[in-house]
Amino acid sequence: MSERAYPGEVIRAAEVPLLGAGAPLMERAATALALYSAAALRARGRAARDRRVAGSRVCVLAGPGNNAGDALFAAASLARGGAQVSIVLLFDRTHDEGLRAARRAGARAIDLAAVPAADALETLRRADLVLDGILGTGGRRGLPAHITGLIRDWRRGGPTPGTVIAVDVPSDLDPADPETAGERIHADHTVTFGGLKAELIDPRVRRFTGRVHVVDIGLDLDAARAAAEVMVGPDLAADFPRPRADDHKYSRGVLGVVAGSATYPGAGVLTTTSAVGSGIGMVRYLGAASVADRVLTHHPEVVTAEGAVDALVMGSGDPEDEFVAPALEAIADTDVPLVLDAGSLALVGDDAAALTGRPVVLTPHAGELARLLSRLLGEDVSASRITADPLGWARRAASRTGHIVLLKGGSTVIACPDGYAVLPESGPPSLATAGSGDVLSGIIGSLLAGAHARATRRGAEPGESLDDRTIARTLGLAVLVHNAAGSRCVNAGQLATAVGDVVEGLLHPDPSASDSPR
Ligand SMILES: NC(=O)C1=CN([C@@H]2O[C@H](COP(=O)(O)OP(=O)(O)OC[C@H]3O[C@@H](n4cnc5c(N)ncnc54)[C@H](O)[C@@H]3O)[C@@H](O)[C@H]2O)[C@@H](O)CC1
Ligand SMILES: [K+]
Repeated sequence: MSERAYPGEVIRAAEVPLLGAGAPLMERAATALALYSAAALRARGRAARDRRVAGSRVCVLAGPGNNAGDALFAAASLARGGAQVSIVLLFDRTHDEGLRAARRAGARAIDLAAVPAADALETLRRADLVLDGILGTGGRRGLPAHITGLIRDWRRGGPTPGTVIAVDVPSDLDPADPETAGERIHADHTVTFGGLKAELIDPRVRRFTGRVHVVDIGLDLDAARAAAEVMVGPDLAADFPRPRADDHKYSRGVLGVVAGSATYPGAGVLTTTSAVGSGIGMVRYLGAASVADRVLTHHPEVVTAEGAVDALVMGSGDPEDEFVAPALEAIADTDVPLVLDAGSLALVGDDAAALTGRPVVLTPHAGELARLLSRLLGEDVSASRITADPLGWARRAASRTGHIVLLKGGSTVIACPDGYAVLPESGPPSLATAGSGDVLSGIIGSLLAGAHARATRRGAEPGESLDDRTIARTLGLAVLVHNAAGSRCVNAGQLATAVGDVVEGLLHPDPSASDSPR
């Protein structure tokens, strides 16, 4: 399920009162780390007899602080289970209690200052499992040269043969410095304690973290201080909005769509197809008459008359200005959310009155964001720079424009003007096809219209206000619907239809698939 990410200092601060009360936080962390380590060792063995902790070789890279403590206590447990544990002491000090526990359990320690570096290197190379306990949340950037040299030599020639687990965080994580990537820990797994650290969610650090596992050690974290939320497929079943028994079409939300043009009529069909498939009260198609005919052929339930809407989505397929302007005019005195895609991104920065006093969502891909930011910042921002750091640029764009930015790509990211981010898990690569973005904007529009209708018509129910975080989370759900539909199709026409199939499954789950007692 979704996981909130917190700045490291928020997690550290939450530990303080518990430590004061004597809570065994390190014991909990080390116990979980030992379990993940044992599972990683078992997963390595090809033959059944090899899938054991006993006899496997474990190497701990031990730093000077509590991060090493976690690693050493976990290693002690593995040693008690029969693993051959070696500890490479990288500093003139380490976590003494952890070191004593590991030694008592039979681990041997190698002091990097006292033995040739080649010995440490050999130990690393022969290990089935390496625990990176060099630095944790107390780490500053930049490791001493003797340590970066050891890591570089160990990694030279490609991926390391042993499984690497980073304890809490990969030590000295620095995504912004590709030059020194070869001198950094590249973990297969990161086992992080207390809460997901915000630095671990940046798409750029994936190659250093590997798969991230969050271990609950009983911290009481304040959700309001989260920096981001990572959303995964199962969130859909849990959080996709369902109609209530007293709902009617208006209370479920009305979406206005201005998409498609004489040049690109298909975008109008794709956007409305995914919009009606997303479980909404009504879709009003407000674009060109020639497109409207095609839309109605596919979806007789779409309304082409003007009228009130709960959200307006516009821009896919470059709709003509003669349809954009009146649609904006019609929402001028409302606070309904506005979604700007493709051609309508040109409205941003124009001081257009319709863009103030309401939530505005921008849905560019990297090329579109590059054009937008180059224009707004007055510097040349290339699409490749954006692709290299999607979260950083989405945050920058949100802060600069004051709008919520959903940056589409292999790792779609959503950023709010205050920096809060939502990161839905990546979808299938088959989503990279013409018209895919049009389908996404229909889903987004639908879900936002529903959210606005609920917020305004049901009064101030808890969690129903349409603040930036709620909108960002709604966008995250839209991306998850898009992902789920993407895994059933090979082109955007199928994709748009598959949205309806996915949502049908959410609204009318197969009772025979339920495991509830009958
Ligand atoms: N506080 C707690 O009770 C808990 C802490 N835990 C673990 O403890 C970690 C934090 O422990 P610490 O605060 O001791 O921090 P670290 O283990 O990151 O180590 C901090 C020490 O490393 C030195 N140092 C930092 N950056 C350096 C650098 N670039 N080069 C050389 N030396 C450097 C610092 O001077 C300090 O002595 C967490 O990441 C987690 O692994 C967990 O056991 C959970 C509970
Ligand atoms: K670490």
